[in-house]
Amino acid sequence: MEENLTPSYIKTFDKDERALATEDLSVFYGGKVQKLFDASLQFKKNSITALIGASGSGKSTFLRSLNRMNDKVAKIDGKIIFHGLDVNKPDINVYELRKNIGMVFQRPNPFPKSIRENIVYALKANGKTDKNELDRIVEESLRAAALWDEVKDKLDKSALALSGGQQQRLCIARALAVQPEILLLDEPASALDPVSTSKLEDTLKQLRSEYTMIMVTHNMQQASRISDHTAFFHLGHVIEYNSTAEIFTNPKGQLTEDYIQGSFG
Ligand SMILES: Nc1ncnc2c1ncn2[C@@H]1O[C@H](COP(=O)(O)OP(=O)(O)OP(=O)(O)O)[C@@H](O)[C@H]1O
Repeated sequence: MEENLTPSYIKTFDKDERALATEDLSVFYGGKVQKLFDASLQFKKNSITALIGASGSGKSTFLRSLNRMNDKVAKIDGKIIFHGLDVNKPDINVYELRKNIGMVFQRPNPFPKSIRENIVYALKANGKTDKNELDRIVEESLRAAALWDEVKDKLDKSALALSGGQQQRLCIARALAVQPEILLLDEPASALDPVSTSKLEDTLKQLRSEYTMIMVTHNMQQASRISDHTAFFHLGHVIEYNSTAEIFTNPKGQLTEDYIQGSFG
């Protein structure tokens, strides 16, 4: 089958509406094998954007490049514009960048430490030692991640004793503790049961008022339930990017339509 990989529609936003944007982002694993082709996407502030597409279509490759997680395994060409700066430049401090653009992974990965320590670890490493301030951040982060009520009486117990869903919300709280502007989420609910997934989705919806989120998901229902915008990836190309309602009810490209209707992937 001859495939038309030309984008069918790519939504744009005014400069002051954008939290982050890529321009012609391309990723070459091992320096040579190209797996992402000229992705130019603008992400709207205080919104959830879902990245969808079949397995191997480049969603994680794109997501991980946004906060320079692919630096060691790939060559990344193109621009990543954050606050008017190209943060894909070599002289950017990636540790500072990751404070602003946090990441939550597919499998919950709390440190084998107490719930409290999971949250204050990075803050202490950054020189914050005031106990009252740390306590305040622990509470605020856990409240924002909708976990406070479930753990407030056992903050010094091991994080590993929490359920998978609670661990994932703890990972979100941990990411929020350093006050990022953007959260990248790589299939954050794929290891969770339906009840935990639903709680996690509620949490993400609540966080939208303060954060911009970009989320890889395989779950079409999840994308349509919680995201404002959706980008469809195919063979390393962004084929279509639009409001989630348009993508799901009125896709402009045939490939998008086929994918949404479940013909492949
Ligand atoms: N570290 C790596 N080194 C080499 N190739 C890689 C690496 N990571 C991903 N790839 C390749 O890049 C392509 C895109 O993979 P990627 O994980 O981005 O896809 P995806 O759309 O996120 O898939 P999935 O939904 O299965 O996670 C695949 O061919 C994959 O094998």
